[in-house]
Order: sequence, then structure tokens, then C-alpha cells
Amino acid sequence: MEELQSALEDGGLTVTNLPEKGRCLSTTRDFYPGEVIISHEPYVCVPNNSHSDSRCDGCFTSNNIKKCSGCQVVWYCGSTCQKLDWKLHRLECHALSRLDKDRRKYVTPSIRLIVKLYLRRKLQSEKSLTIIFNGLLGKDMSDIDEKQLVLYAQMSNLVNLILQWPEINLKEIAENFSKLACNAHTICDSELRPLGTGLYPVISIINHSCLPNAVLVFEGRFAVVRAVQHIPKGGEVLISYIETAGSTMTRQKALKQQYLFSCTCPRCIKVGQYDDIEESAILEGYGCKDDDCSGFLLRDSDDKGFTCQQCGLVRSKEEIKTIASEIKALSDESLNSTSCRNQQEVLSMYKMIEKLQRKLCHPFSISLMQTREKLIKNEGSDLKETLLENTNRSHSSLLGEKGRHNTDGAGRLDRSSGMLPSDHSSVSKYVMFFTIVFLRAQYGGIYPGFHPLLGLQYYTCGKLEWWEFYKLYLLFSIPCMLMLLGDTENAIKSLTKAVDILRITHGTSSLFMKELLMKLEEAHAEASYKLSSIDD
Ligand SMILES: C[S@@+](CC[C@H](N)C(=O)[O-])C[C@H]1O[C@@H](n2cnc3c(N)ncnc32)[C@H](O)[C@@H]1O
Repeated sequence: MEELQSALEDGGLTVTNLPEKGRCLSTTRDFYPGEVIISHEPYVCVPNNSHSDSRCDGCFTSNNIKKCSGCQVVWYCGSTCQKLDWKLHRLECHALSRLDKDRRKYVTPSIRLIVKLYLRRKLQSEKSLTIIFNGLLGKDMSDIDEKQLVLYAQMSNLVNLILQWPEINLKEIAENFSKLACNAHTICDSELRPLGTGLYPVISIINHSCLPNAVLVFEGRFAVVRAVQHIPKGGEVLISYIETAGSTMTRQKALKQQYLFSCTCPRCIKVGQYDDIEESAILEGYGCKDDDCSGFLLRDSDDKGFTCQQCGLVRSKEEIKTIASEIKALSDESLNSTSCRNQQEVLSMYKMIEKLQRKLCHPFSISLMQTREKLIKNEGSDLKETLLENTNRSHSSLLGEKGRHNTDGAGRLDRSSGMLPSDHSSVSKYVMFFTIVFLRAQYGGIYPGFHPLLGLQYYTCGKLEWWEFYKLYLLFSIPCMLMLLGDTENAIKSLTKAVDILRITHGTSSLFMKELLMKLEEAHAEASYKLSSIDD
């Protein structure tokens, strides 16, 4: 433990105790935006493997993976990852192989995480981390509801069957499941797509704020915490445990449910004040009857309707109730049917939900944005990939040699160069969706300061604006260069904003960031190429 404390102190950190929060990570020197505060390997981690999506236990890739021939549960991409993992997997492999085939189906990532935790502790390579894990806060078992307790009991039973250690009891295993629920982290890729779950005992000491001064991102399996604000010497390092785009009530509910505390951060203590009420009404409330008005609605004192705070128009409670119940029915249906219906049916359901939400919700409402994100994901996943891939390819070819890009005699881009996906008519729709999503993100401090989601939304927007440029380019050719310049400039603006944010949250050395910086450079080069073409 002393070893760890002195390592932390060398890095400008210390662990202190606060009566209302328990342990917290504080600084012994100043940290500035973009600076790495701490980075750690996981004590144990597992990919979020499922029937349809399996990943390598070492690097989390889903490419070219094969099942371990011993246990038939764990996947690897090759001998490098398998060898690196062998010291721990040797024990796990032996334990899992004892299970009969039917039971192996129930070995979920959470079960594996606990099994690996016990096995890692048995190896006892880092005693200090074990001590930290033992000291982590978890839910008091008496606070856990009955359904969850039954689930923990079943899961503990399976862990017990796998390990077959006489010295552990089911209660202790269940307590560890509850500790993991409060302390494990979802491992994500650079674009914040979840890949797995890991336990990082030192990083777990960091407490929560809805206005955090630091952010946790992952570089492979490494957890990296970077400052997103200046943290003065003696300040507490704070990250957000939850999605911060939510009303105070929603955030408090999520924190209470999973982490059992009431947040008293500067955003939460504003509860009940006018700006907090306005923020909640925008994020989770209703929109004005007048499509051209972007005012937010508040409940009337007689509880008969909701009045727009900008133009005074009133919406009746009945009308709101009717649309809300139509949305609920459709949402329930779409939830139950994603696995059994075909993609077109699910898609048209999301489209109907989006249409109704547009009628009901404020234009910046979270549920509306979530539906649009689902629509983009479902309708656009293939198309978006093609779009972005083609954007990369076409940009390199265009910039290969100034003035000698693939054009036909009329200056049009050569279609045979594979630049355009067949369905480019959908592009404007995606640009529009993303623009709205990113506008929402910009709105009044939902993602204040340097938030990775905001940076990523600017990045997507920039890529799509860049693509839009090519569509116009194809339609209008060289004489309209001036008009096209506008699109590249918009793309440059969005990509620059993405770089400004993501260099703070993600650093600049990852492949992801290098690609982004390269795209920005290419967009700049393209803009000056177009300017020089206009001059000519
Ligand atoms: C990941 S742990 C953080 C470290 C914890 N303080 C400890 O001593 O182990 C999460 C738990 O810390 C406490 N916590 C985190 N942030 C808090 C906050 N802003 N206010 C009060 N308690 C907080 C809650 O008990 C929560 O379940």
C-alpha cells in the first residue's frame, strides 16, 4: 500500500478521505487541460462477448478470432494475445473446462470478471491492488432489491461451480458482484463504443461529478484519466460516471440506483432554480405547438396543460398524453421486436417514433436525439461506412497531385474511381440528422467544456460535410468551385472543433487522433487547392 501511495505521490496525486464520499483522489500539484493525471492497466478485464459479437480477450478485436480449444469459452486473435494472457487464463481455462457444455453457455462476461478476479488474487502479484479492491465501496446487501439478490445468488452459484474453492462462500461472491457494479468500468474504443468491462482499482477511487474536471478514456485496455479543466494543487479529481446529458432528476436517479449516493456537484445543487427547470424542460419536456417557436413548456398551475414560455401557446394535457402513449406503444413494440423482425420493419417503426416525437418533444429533447441516433445506426450503418471509407479514398486520390485528379473532360469526378456509394440521395438526410445532434450537444452546457461526445459529434459532422462537398462537386463541377469551397470550409470548421476538444480528452498520439489530424490537414490542402483553381 505504501508503495502505491508513494507511486501516486510521485505522479502528483494522493488518496484522501472525505466523510461524505469516502476515499477520493486528490492532486499534490496543478494539472492542466489535456494532461494525463493517471493511467493504469486493468487488474482484470473481459470483453463484452455475446453470441453475435465475440472479441479477443487480449486486444478486444473481433477480427480473425478463434475459440480457445481448451475451455471453448474464451476467444483470441492469435498466439501473441494468447501467450500474454496465459498466466491467468491457464487457471481459468482449467476451471472452465470442468463445467459441462450446457453450463458453459451461462458464463457471461460478469461471471468471468469475478472468476478472473479471484484467480488474479490467488496469483497475488500485486497485493496493494488487492487491498484497494477489498476497500472499495459497494452496495450494502440490505439495499439491494430482491430480484437483483436472486440474480446475484444464481451468478454466485455458477462462480462457485467454476472455481470449486471450499474457502469462499456464496455471500462473499455476491458482495463482490455488488462491488463490481459500483466500481468496474466499461472499456470503450476511441469513439466511445463499448468493448468490454474492466476493474481498475486505483482509478475506482475517483469520485463522480456531473461537471467533471477530468475524463476517463481508454487506449486499448489502458485506462487514461486526463484533466479537462485546470485542477489546482489540492483539488479533487472528478470524472462523470453517467451520461451528463440528462435533467438533474434523471442524473440523480441513475446515480442513486447504481452508485447509491446523492450528488451535490455544482450542477445538481441548482435543482429547482430557474436555469435547472429550463434545462430539464428542454432535455426531457415538450415542444411548442408552433413549429417555428423553439420555446420550452412548463406545466400550468391548474395542471390542465403546458404553456410555452416564449410565445404563450398552450398544449392540452390530453393531447400530450395521447401522443406520449402512442410513442410508448411503438417503443415497446420496437424493443420486443428488434431480434425477430427484419431491419426494414424496425426502421419504419423508428421513423414513426421519430415523427411522433417531433410532434411532442422540444427540438433538443434527448429522446428525439436518441431515436435519430438509432435511425442513423440502423439505416445508415452500411451506408455511413461506405461514405466515410469513400471519403478517405477519394480525398487521397484528389490530393495526390494538384490539378490532375480523376475528372472527365467536363471536370466531373470519375465515377469509376469508386467515389460515390450507390445511394447518395440519403446523404443530406444524415448530414441533417448529425447537424441536429451536434446542435443539441452545443446547447447551453449539456456537455460543458471538453467533452469527448461533443468532440466526436463534431468529427462525424465534419466527415459528412466533407462528403456533401463531393456530392455537390459531382453535380456542379469545376465552375462552381466557390460554392464548393463553402462546404470544405464547414468541414474544416467542424474538424477543427473536433481536434480542439479531442486533443484534450484523447491526447494526440493514438491512431484515431492521427487519422483525425490527417483529415484536417487534407481538408485545409483541399481548400487552398480550390482557391488556387478559382484564381486560375
Ligand atoms: C467508484 S467508487 C469511488 C471511490 C469511493 N469514494 C471509495 O471510497 O471507494 C464509487 C462510490 O463512491 C461514492 N461517491 C462517488 N462519487 C460521489 C459523490 N460525488 N458524492 C458522494 N459519494 C460519492 C459512492 O459511494 C459511490 O458508490
